[in-house]
Amino acid sequence: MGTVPSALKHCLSYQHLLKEQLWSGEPPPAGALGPEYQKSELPEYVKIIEVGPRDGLQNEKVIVPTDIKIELINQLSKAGLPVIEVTSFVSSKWVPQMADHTEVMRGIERHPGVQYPVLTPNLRGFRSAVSIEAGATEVSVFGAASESFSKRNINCSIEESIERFEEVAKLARSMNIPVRGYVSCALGCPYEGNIKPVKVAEVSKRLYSMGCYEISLADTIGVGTPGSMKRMLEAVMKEIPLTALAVHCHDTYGQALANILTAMQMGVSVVDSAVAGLGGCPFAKGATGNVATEDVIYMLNGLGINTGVNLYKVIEAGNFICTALNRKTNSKVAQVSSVFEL
Ligand SMILES: CC(C)(COP(=O)([O-])OP(=O)([O-])OC[C@H]1O[C@@H](n2cnc3c(N)ncnc32)[C@H](O)[C@@H]1OP(=O)([O-])[O-])[C@@H](O)C(=O)NCCC(=O)NCCSC(=O)C[C@@](C)(O)CC(=O)[O-]
Repeated sequence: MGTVPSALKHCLSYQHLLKEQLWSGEPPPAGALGPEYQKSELPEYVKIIEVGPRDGLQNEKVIVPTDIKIELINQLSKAGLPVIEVTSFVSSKWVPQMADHTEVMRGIERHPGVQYPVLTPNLRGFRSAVSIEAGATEVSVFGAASESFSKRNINCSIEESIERFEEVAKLARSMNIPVRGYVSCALGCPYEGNIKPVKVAEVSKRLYSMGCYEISLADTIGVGTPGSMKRMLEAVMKEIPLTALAVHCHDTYGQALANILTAMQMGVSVVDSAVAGLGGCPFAKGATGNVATEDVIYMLNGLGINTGVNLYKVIEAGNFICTALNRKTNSKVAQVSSVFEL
C-alpha cells in the first residue's frame, strides 16, 4: 500500500475513533481518548431536552407542513432523546407556526419513556394542551428575568406572568401534570442589555416555589460567556437545588458549548438543544439558533458522558428537516459528517 504520511495516519485513526466511539450513542470506554481524559468533575449522565420542533421551528416564516413536523418528532424519538418539546399552545396570531399544535400532538408516535412537553403561557393554553384531543402530559410555562422581554413575548409584566403561571401550576398539580419553567434573558436581554444574576435567581425561585420541577435558564439571545454563565448560576444555585436546573443556550456569539461545559462543571446535568441548531425567538431580535443537539452530543460523547442518544440518528433527523426547510444545517458536526459521509 505504499507509505502513509504520519499526518494522514493520525487522520485515519482519528476518523476511526470518531466512527467507533464519539459518533455512537455510547460513551467511549475510559482511557480511549488518551491519558488526559478526565471527567471526574462532570456529571456521568446528561439529559438532553430536544427543543427543535418547538423553539427550532417557531421562528420559521414559511409554515412547515404538519406531517413534516410529525415526521421530525418521530425521527427524534427513534434517536433515543428522552424529552422532545413538541409545540406551543399560544395564540396563532402571535406565533402562526404553532397553530397546528393539536394536530401535531395527535399525529406523533409516543415512545415509552419519552416525555413530550408543550409550552402553555396561561390557563387557556394549558386546558387546550391537556384536552383529550391534544393529550399533553407535561407542560412548560415561560417567564423572563427582563420586564421588557416579558411584555414583548407574552404581553404582560413579570408579576402578571407569575400570576398566570400560578393558575397553570395549581391546575396542573391537581391533575398530576408536571410543569417545567423557563427563565428567558438569563444572560442578557435584547431590549435591556445586562440582566442582574439576582433577578434571574428571584424569578427562578418563584417558578420553583409554585411547583415547577425544573427551571431552564435561557440565554435567549446567545450573548452569555462562561464568565456570565458562572456568575448567574452561582446566584441561582443559592435559591434552587442544582438537580432542578437546566441550561438553554442559543449560539449567537459561538459561546454555547463553552457555556454548557461551564454549567456542567458546576453540576448542571440537563441541557436544552435543537436539532440542526434551528431556532430563535420571534420576540428576540437578532437571536440566532439554539445550540445544535448534534454538537452537544458530540462534545458529551468526547467527555465520556452518557446521554443515551444516537448521534447518527439525530444527524439524519437534522438532514430531514433541513431538506424540508431548504436550508443548511447550523450543526458543525452535521456539516462535517456530510463531508466525510460518516
Ligand atoms: C401569551 C399570549 C397568549 C397572551 O396573549 P394576549 O394577547 O396578551 O392575551 P389576550 O388575552 O389579550 O388574548 C389575545 C388573543 O389571544 C387569544 N389567546 C390567549 N391565550 C391563548 C392561548 N393560550 N392560545 C391561543 N389563543 C390564546 C385570546 O383568546 C385572544 O384571541 P382574540 O380574541 O384576539 O381572537 C400571547 O402573548 C402569545 O401567544 N404570545 C406568544 C408567546 C410565544 O409563543 N413566544 C415564543 C415562545 S417563548 C421562547 O421562545 C423563549 C424560550 C422558551 O424558548 C426560552 C428562551 O430561549 O428564552
